[in-house]
Amino acid sequence: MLTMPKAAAPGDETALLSLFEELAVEAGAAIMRHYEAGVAVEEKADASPVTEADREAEAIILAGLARLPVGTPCVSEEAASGGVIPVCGDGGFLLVDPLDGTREFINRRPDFTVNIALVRAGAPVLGVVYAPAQGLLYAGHPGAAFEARCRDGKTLTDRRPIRTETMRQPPRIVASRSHLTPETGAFIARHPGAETVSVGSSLKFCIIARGDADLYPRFGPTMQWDTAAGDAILRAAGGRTLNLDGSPLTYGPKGADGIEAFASSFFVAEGAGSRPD
Ligand SMILES: Nc1ncnc2c1ncn2[C@@H]1O[C@H](COP(=O)(O)O)[C@@H](OP(=O)(O)O)[C@H]1O
Ligand SMILES: [Mg+2]
Repeated sequence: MLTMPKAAAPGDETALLSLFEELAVEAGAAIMRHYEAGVAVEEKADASPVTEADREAEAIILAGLARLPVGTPCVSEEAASGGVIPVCGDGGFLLVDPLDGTREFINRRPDFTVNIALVRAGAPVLGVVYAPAQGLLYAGHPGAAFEARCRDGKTLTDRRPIRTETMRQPPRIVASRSHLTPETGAFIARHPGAETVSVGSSLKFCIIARGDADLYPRFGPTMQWDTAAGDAILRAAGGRTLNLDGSPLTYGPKGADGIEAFASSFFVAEGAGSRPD
């Protein structure tokens, strides 16, 4: 059983981040039980896959976050898909994707993650991404990002700071494994000689954050809970995530009704250094 941090009010960033880490590890352990036992795949209304692992992981995270002394609105993938979306005012809100890279999980590839983020004033300021099948956790708060190992599914060890690298030429590009689009192919083609790696889930942000890649072009749909935690870690490590007009990607409900209010526009995430074009 994981112990809870002593205090975790939204203003207490260190305690909040350690709560995110503990809940992500606990959710990851539940996901791994399903990964090892095998799990039935169902289809959501939008035809995307969902499993008992998604639901159990989300229940663990939401129960933990509900113990926060001051209630902060929380938008999480499976609840939102079922129509449960809180009002997100000016005081910040949480974004949770209990199992990002569900297609990788189903196909028994280890690049799937648990994601918990805090958004303030439209920017992702705290984030934890945990890849339980890789035993790797990433965390970030303004000014510092970390990678830690989790070998036993319970305990975090070997915590080390991570930073983005200055953009290499040609750049190293990470792109979606399961959701590539012609526009992504065209972006890659504009960088002759670039080494391209296909990776599922929010790990793409973390690979840039730890300096092992330079660019993540996303010319295909995502939801804000897919990206907020990884984006927070990337920004904390010195990178940025930009809309195609060069402005920072922002978070929070946008214009539409229901779940579509949390759809993201296309973006390019990048490490430190100048943009190649
Ligand atoms: N047509 C679509 N509309 C909205 N989001 C989509 C989508 N196709 C894929 N995604 C999002 O892309 C995520 C996977 O990204 P990647 O391809 O980088 O692994 C999915 O997360 P889930 O696996 O949590 O459902 C899903 O939210
Ligand atoms: Mg997702």
